[in-house]
Amino acid sequence: MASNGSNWAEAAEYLHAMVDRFQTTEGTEYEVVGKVEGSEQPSGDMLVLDSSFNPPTRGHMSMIVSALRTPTTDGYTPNSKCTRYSRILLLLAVQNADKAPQPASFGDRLTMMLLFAEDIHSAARDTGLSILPVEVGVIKHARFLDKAITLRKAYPEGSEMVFLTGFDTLIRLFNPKYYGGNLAPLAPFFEKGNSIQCFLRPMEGGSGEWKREQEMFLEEIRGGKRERDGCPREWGRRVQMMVNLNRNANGSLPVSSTLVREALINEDEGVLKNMLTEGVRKWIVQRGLYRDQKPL
Ligand SMILES: Nc1ncnc2c1ncn2[C@@H]1O[C@H](COP(=O)(O)OP(=O)(O)OP(=O)(O)O)[C@@H](O)[C@H]1O
Ligand SMILES: NC(=O)c1ccc[n+]([C@@H]2O[C@H](COP(=O)(O)O)[C@@H](O)[C@H]2O)c1
Repeated sequence: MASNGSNWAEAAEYLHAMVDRFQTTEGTEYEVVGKVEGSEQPSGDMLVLDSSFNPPTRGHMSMIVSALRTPTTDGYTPNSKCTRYSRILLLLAVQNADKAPQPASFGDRLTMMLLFAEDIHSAARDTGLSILPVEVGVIKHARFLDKAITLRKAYPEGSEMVFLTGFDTLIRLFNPKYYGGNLAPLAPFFEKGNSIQCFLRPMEGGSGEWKREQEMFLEEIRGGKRERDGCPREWGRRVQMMVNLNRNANGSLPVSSTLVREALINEDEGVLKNMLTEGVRKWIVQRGLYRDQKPL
């Protein structure tokens, strides 16, 4: 992939046209639009970060690094030579379950995702983790259920797909309104080798007990309290609660794409350095992204 500014600008144009074509091509639900090569692993699971990448932040980065460093359920701790995962997928949903399309173009967002992939490699180098291949893909589906079914067709059987989410997204995954009022249609997601690693995250309007409250959500599923909504307790075993390793005193980075967009409007350079990885930050500055937007 291109390494200087003008080449990246060309890449953004190209990616923009590619997404336009993808969105209007019937029958194609998922496409890989770029890849940053890494050391190929013969086999392993796939780590999927699904996001609107608007823009990618250090919050997203710390989710990936935390997941790569987390011991597996059998107690095996990944090290620099070996990991549970064979690849990372950064997945841009061109259709969101709730939000209307946001300011930065898909071309700019995909370029930021490729730069972010390179930033993942830098972080892995700094922390002694494996340099895994990072793919950048686009998908037409908004729900995890449909994303997982589509991705399953594109990637080999036998490996698990681990979706990274924040708590705000976990509660939406388990909201019956997305499935016609009952969670039963979500069964293929949990029965087909997919799982969730959910990161605790302070939420607006939450109490001081937010960490405990978020952990309780999963405990209720595991205790069978959501079975009346069509959610068997066994699904709770496919969800793991995570804490960002790179955390502040609150237990989670107070980082979100919304806060980054606000900091850009306010030209708050210090905040931006804390919330953005280097490659992404430079691209945003070079393109003047988000500066003229009204706060969302
Ligand atoms: N700092 C964070 N801690 C925990 N989870 C996070 C964090 N940042 C993002 N996520 C999670 O990563 C996934 C993709 O992020 P998303 O694109 O929605 O970012 P966001 O910062 O929530 O965006 P926005 O502010 O535009 O709503 C979501 O499941 C979200 O909950
Ligand atoms: N039921 C679901 O599977 C469900 C519900 C809400 C959001 N999502 C997805 O989660 C991802 C993150 O969502 P936000 O960007 O709205 O935080 C998006 O791709 C969104 O479409 C999935």
